[in-house]
Amino acid sequence: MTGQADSNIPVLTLDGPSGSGKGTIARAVAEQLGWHLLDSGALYRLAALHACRQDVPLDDEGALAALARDLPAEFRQDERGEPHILLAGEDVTWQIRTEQVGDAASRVAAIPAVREALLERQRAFRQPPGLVADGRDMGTVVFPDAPVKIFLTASAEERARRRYKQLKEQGVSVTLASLSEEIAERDRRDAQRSAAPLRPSRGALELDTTGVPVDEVTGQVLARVKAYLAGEKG
Ligand SMILES: Nc1ncnc2c1ncn2[C@@H]1O[C@H](COP(=O)(O)OP(=O)(O)OP(=O)(O)O)[C@@H](O)[C@H]1O
Ligand SMILES: Nc1ccn([C@H]2C[C@H](O)[C@@H](COP(=O)(O)O)O2)c(=O)n1
Repeated sequence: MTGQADSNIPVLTLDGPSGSGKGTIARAVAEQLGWHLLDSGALYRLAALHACRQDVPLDDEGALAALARDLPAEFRQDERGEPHILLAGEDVTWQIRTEQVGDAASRVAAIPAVREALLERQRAFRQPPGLVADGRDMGTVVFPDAPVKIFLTASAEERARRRYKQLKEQGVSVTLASLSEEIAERDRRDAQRSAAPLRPSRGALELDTTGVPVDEVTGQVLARVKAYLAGEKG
């Protein structure tokens, strides 16, 4: 696949901090548009889980980069359209969603050689008819030429409450206070690292989703993409 061919395929980038709703909105928008979906955080989570399982220390940069380069990851959909994430053939769709794996992923993601090792794998998701890419550096580093870029935010309190509710529904026992601290720590690490720190890309539309229902956020994002597509046709 050449860079030139890639640039003709539209990409919507959705970046933002943890719990801002990127994954939820990315899935809904990709489904409505019939576009591909890149959950880039899942790649960092898979790298972290793989490292833990292989007893690779989270500060061994060379070993982590090698592991990321050869990550045995697969993204599949079952017959009902449900996404499944596999690591070395094992379905780890749920295992990678724990707060522990999220924290390890954030540490692994701060290593420049790991980010470099995952770059082309992420760009290969850019396939016709289009791609919705969710992460922290989709607009700044991975797809800087994306025609539609959104940066989702929500207040720290609301993001912690959303995650608390989500974990409670899954039967995971946590306190709102510990969760708020973990999220704040992860935000700090993701935003302050030197490699591809979390920040809005130039030209990104910033949407504060605090108190805004999912359907409304989805509608606002879809409207932005449709306006772009209409402009392309006209
Ligand atoms: N606008 C919204 N209003 C209320 N709840 C929301 C909204 N958007 C997302 N949520 C809920 O918040 C939780 C976190 O959302 P989601 O996983 O999409 O966030 P995220 O930004 O992808 O987080 P992470 O980067 O940690 O994966 C989910 O339970 C989701 O249903
Ligand atoms: N493009 C990305 C995606 C994710 N990360 C890091 C930062 C997060 O703390 C961690 C897990 O991501 P999530 O699944 O919560 O979106 O991975 C990143 O640095 N760059």
